[in-house]
Amino acid sequence: MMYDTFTASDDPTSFAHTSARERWPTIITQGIDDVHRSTHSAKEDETISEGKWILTPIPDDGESDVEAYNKELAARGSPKWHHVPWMYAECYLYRYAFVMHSSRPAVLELAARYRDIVTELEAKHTVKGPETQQQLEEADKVLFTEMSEICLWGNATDLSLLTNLSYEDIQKLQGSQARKDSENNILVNDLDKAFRVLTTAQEQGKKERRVDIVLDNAGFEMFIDLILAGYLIAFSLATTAVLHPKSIPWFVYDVLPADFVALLSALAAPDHFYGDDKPLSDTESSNLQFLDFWTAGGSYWRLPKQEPDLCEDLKDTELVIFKGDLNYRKLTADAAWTPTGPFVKAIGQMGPKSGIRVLALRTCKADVLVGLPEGEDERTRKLTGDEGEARKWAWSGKWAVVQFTDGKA
Ligand SMILES: O=P(O)(O)OC[C@H]1O[C@](O)(CO)[C@@H](O)[C@@H]1O
Repeated sequence: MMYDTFTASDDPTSFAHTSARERWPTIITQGIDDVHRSTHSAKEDETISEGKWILTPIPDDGESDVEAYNKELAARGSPKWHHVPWMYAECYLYRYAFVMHSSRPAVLELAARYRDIVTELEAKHTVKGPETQQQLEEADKVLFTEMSEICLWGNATDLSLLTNLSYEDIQKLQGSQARKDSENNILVNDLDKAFRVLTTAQEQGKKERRVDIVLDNAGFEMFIDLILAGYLIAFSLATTAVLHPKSIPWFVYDVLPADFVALLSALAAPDHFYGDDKPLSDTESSNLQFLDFWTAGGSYWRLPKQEPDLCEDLKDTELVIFKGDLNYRKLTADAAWTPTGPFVKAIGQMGPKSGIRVLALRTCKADVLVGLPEGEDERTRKLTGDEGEARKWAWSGKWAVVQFTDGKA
């Protein structure tokens, strides 16, 4: 298949293997359990048998992407789970789960707990300090870094990795002290480069300056993503933010368009996101675009061929921010790259001369990794006691990479 990297889940040292053997059955079983408990009418045997799917064609649920999935599956020749690329198998899993209307955990309520982040943002507006232009720029950069890092670590707590999460757990993982402590865990940090392209466009007096965010999870993370979008507009680093949610439930609890409505009604005063003059409902400064491309079975290397309109559209934007682990896997084609290999190469069609600027905000929760400084993998292995072949430290969401490529340069 186009740009397959042939990383399947049959390597016992990979997280792909652990996922296929241990995590997927748990996720599916929990999904079945949810369906069973919520419908009551389902017969247990029938429900359990649904959990034993192998890769069979996805039933036609009237959606436009079924044909592409099934065509690709047919071309792979009725494969077993361990014999297809991990990425395809996992995308297929969630797409199939959508047919079954598996229930997703309702995590939106978490968002309401994080108003203090908005308060923090408002406080920054009033902080006295910078006197010279240079100090002002430095202060702006610090704020941009802080906002982006909050956004990055918002992705660390993955409900597909951690179950029974309490508010206290999340505070510990995502609170501001935790974020400061975690700065050393960002192994590559290109935020200054991303800041530079945004301020350059601003200095050039460009009227339309768009930033796109390819979203990841709902709940806390989406709340933080909206704050980032609002901050970029409020501080004139962008004039428009385009947000890309998924069109089907995906990787447990990725953002769906309906999540926005639910989140906004969960907040007492949604205008606080953007300040009174830039309300969230201002569709001129922020809007949603959802496309099947984000939930297709392949990598983003397929973008120019598979979704040429989207590809062209992304060239019109100053910066495309990709949130989270799966987006990173898709950017890098989920290949077994050398960890010190260049990010610009690993993102293939979105790399040099693509016309697209990519910023990946990724907490590491899978095998693929690129762009590490020489010796960093070894150092982190030592630090975390990873003695075996597997790079287990990169599976936990405790380490991160922030990587940028300027495809317009
Ligand atoms: O929500 P995120 O950050 O994209 O995480 C999804 C990732 O979680 C996993 O399901 C487990 O780490 C990966 O297979 C997948 O890439």
